Amino acid sequence: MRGRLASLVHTVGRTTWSAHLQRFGLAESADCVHRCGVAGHLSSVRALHVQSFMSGRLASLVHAIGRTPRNVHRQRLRFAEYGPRNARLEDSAERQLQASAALRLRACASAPLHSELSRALQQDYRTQVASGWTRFEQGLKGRFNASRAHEARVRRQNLSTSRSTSEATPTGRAAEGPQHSTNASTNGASELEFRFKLPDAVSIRRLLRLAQPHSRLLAGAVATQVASALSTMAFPLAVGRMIDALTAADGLEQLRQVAVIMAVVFVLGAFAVGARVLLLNITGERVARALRKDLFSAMLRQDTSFFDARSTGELVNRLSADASAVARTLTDNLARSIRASITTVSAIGFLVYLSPQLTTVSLCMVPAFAAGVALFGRYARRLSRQLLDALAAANQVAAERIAAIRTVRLFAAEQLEQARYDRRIDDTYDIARRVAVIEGIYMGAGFLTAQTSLLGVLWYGGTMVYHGSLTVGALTSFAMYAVNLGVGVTSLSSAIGQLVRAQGAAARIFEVLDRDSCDAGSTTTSAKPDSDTGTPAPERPLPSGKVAAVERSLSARPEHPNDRSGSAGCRTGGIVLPVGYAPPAIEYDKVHFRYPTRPDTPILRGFQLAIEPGELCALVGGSGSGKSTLHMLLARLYDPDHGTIRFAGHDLRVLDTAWLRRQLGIVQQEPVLFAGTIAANISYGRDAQRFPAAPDAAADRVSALDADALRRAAEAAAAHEFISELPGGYQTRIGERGAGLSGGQIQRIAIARALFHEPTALTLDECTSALDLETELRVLENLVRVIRERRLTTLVITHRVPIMKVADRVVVLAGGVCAEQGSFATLIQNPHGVLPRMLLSAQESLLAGRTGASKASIASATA
Ligand SMILES: Nc1ncnc2c1ncn2[C@@H]1O[C@H](COP(=O)(O)OP(=O)(O)OP(=O)(O)O)[C@@H](O)[C@H]1O
Repeated sequence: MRGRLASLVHTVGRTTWSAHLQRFGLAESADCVHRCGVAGHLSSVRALHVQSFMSGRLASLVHAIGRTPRNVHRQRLRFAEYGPRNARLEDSAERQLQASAALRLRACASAPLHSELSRALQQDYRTQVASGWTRFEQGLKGRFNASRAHEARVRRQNLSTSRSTSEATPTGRAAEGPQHSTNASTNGASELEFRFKLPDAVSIRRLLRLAQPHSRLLAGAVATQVASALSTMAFPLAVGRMIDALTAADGLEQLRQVAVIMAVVFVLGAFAVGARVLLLNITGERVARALRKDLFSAMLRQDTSFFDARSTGELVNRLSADASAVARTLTDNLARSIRASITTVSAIGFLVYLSPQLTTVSLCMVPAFAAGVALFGRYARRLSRQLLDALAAANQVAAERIAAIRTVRLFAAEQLEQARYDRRIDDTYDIARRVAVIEGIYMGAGFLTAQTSLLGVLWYGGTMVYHGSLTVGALTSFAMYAVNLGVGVTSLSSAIGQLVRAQGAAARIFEVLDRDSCDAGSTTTSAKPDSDTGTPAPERPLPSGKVAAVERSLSARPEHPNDRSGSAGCRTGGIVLPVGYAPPAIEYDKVHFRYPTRPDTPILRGFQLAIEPGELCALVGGSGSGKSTLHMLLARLYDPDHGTIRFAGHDLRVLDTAWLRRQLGIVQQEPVLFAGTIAANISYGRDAQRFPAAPDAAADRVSALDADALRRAAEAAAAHEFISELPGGYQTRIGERGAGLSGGQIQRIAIARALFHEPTALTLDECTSALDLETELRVLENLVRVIRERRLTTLVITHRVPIMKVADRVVVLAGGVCAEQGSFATLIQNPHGVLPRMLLSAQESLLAGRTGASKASIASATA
């Protein structure tokens, strides 16, 4: 079985497969999997069926997601666990497949499974067919308890499924979620189907809904469009009348009357055209603005793992190109469609009015043309999606390389990067060329259809004129309306083509908009601050009843809370402690953690640590041991898989996350500064609370208000001196990511930024690694003074002996657990301890002159 799974993974060539399989425990379950039949439906839904395979330990079925036609060539198969994991499945499907797909699971009751488990499955399966999915899951849970660990996982999954089912139903998201249906075939082989409506099936109605808030403007634009189209459509009739007037007795009078009427119609038409253009442009810009704001807001709300899995370039592309494409569709294309529809319908009306017989002849080409439109629509939509993907990939390369231009130059990699970008752009061009070819064929075919139809009109109409059943004027009008009809149909089909193409862009936007926001920090219940006075918003504690309910719900957490199947990160509101609460204790209680993007690599395996209020704790450990991860977990950038982290005695998950983050003075390992003044950078975050409506102007106002606080924070971080020496002092502007400052200066500003907010706890992640020893000692001295004075509970991640020495306690992290802890003096004296070994090996590296010896280890060894 392992071999088969391995070959499956190999075939698909996707790490996700192995990740799913690993998570599912398949690789380890030598005794359990009996048969895995994989059959691709390569024609329509491309669903991959995993037919009836079982596991005593798995306690669930495995299913596979179908490939969609558009993704067949990429072999984008997905393999996911059955039922309870459908939220994750849906997520990966949304992100990866991005197309309409049907997902099927076939658990054949007749499959020759020889174990007790197979009978259990069949029984349960029948139960499911008879009484619904939920009971089936419960039945599975009850029966497959061979492995305790797995049973626990299944129970959580089931709870999360039932919860998400009950919670999600009223929302639009849920409407697009997996829908379960059961079919029982008469031959006893029951079949269960999941259907997924994936975001690329963005309906035209949903697109139009984006314009709903601007419906008055749009209605005005539509009205003026109708007026301008009608004014144009009056022209052929007038021409026919004028020609026939030439042979009438009162011909000159008729000619004059028609000319005057047409002049008035044209003037009105001109006004209508001007108003239409104005209204459409404004509507388009408003739609784009709203879309971008919503999209950016949705991005900011996403959980951290969302950004782990996506590139900046790709996301920025959605904000710019995709949003523009959708907005253009809703305005330009909509207007064109309306105009073309009016032209087409009224042209047909006039044609019928002039000669029903001739109309029949001229319309006989329409069915062929309609078929062409349908074919083109399908193909264009697929290509459009590919084009956008290719462009996003090219943008990603460009954005990343430009941001890291110094690194590119230092490695003399300009040519390499140029080649890389060229390749991406060439890919884009290849797809664009296919679009051009197909559009060319389409437009050419349209032209041929229109011209042939016109020729038929002239030939048949000429015959009618010859026999006296039609006047010359009527034939002229007819021919002009036939041309209008051709133009209308071509324009309509082209507008439809654009519309379906924009569906591709819309799918990428809705993917983010529809995705559950999972960052708890975005869901604070704090009231909005007063943007005029700058008074911070009062924070509202959560009612105790709600807290209890939240805490109860936490016991039913899913296996991996950072996935969308989890709900811990999505909870709204939370506890806010009253101002002036006692220094907080921080506690890690049996914390297990794996990154969502690497679910098979455990980082923490039951880490336990209690930091007393006001205690200074130094966290030490080898590179990659998970120190920064602990720091991120405390700030709830991720949630633990198992175990609890408490702040001031409260589980982080019941605290308001935005409030929690404001209590923590956080300095990251590689702090990021923004382009702007130093003052704005130090006071970053506070601006947002006080002046959310005008963040740029706010920076100056805040810095003027808090000049003292700025200075105090900078002094504590030993940054005041160098800031004062800069030409603009605190108002000196720095570039993106702190360009214009040294690494050590950036670190000191980051420390000042953490202290400026007067936190009650500090988490510092190697915050002095870029400083020389003298400056480091000065920063350390200041920091320790502040920590002691303010009784800040502090977790400082470090490799530096001076910091370990002043810390109340040193904690050594190894193998995902707390390997040892105690004062530096105690730990260093233990000849078998981990800490002395670590320091010794750092010293040996230094003495051996190993290239890997870091500045940190040098410092440690020499101190
Ligand atoms: N976003 C992420 N996705 C997946 N894996 C990650 C992610 N961030 C870190 N890791 C992995 O988690 C492990 C722990 O990383 P972490 O940054 O916590 O280590 P660390 O102890 O702080 O190391 P260092 O001292 O080198 O900074 C590493 O193996 C790393 O590769």
